[in-house]
Amino acid sequence: MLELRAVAADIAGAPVLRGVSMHLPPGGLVALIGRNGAGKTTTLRAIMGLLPLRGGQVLLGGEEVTGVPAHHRARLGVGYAPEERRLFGPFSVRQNLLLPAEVLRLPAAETARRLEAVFTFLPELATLADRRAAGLSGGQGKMVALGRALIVGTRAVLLDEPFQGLAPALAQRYADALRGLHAAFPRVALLVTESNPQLLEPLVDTTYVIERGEILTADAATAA
Ligand SMILES: Nc1ncnc2c1ncn2[C@@H]1O[C@H](COP(=O)(O)OP(=O)(O)OP(=O)(O)O)[C@@H](O)[C@H]1O
Repeated sequence: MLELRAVAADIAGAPVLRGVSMHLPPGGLVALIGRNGAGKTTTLRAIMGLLPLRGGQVLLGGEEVTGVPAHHRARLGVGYAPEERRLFGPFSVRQNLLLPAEVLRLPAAETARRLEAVFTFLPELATLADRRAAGLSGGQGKMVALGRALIVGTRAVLLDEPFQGLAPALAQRYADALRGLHAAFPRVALLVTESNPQLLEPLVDTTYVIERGEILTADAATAA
């Protein structure tokens, strides 16, 4: 579904990604583990087309999208929840969820169908739908960011350190949601970054470890 081939990228003239290759199968749950500064966020930004590559390719569904500008990648069905959630405080939870659908000008019926699927998967969002985003707790905000990524991410969803700062009970709820994602959205490939491997190991099919912009290991737990 999503593939990176020897992706290389620089930031401010310094190499940050040095030949990153990864593969996310449809419906797969893949972890990208690495310390702070290892290159996890940059890898996700490279997939979203948010920084220029020095080399390598990004493929979606077997087609190269390396040259596709960022604002068109979401249209290809890739949802992204950055580490800092970027919700619009004065807007309601529903408006925040619908924002990417509006930007992409999805047909109203399709938008309603996707919103319903997200509410079924994350019922707490239906309960919070009319609340202003500014009044949410950190954990609730993370759930909204996950739901928003799922509205556009019909093929792949990228979550950047979603467990960061979550209290244990909320982290457990979030992990349960990720565990149930495959049943609710069977075709969606999920890529989750994390600095603590223990949080994700029980959930994922494949774990990639990144260090200084290089993939050290790709350990497939159950997948071939
Ligand atoms: N705007 C920037 N200017 C200069 N260097 C940057 C910039 N953004 C990232 N870097 C460097 O790129 C490297 C990778 O950063 P990245 O944010 O991808 O790491 P990360 O694994 O996501 O870490 P974290 O968990 O801290 O977000 C780091 O060494 C960082 O210092």
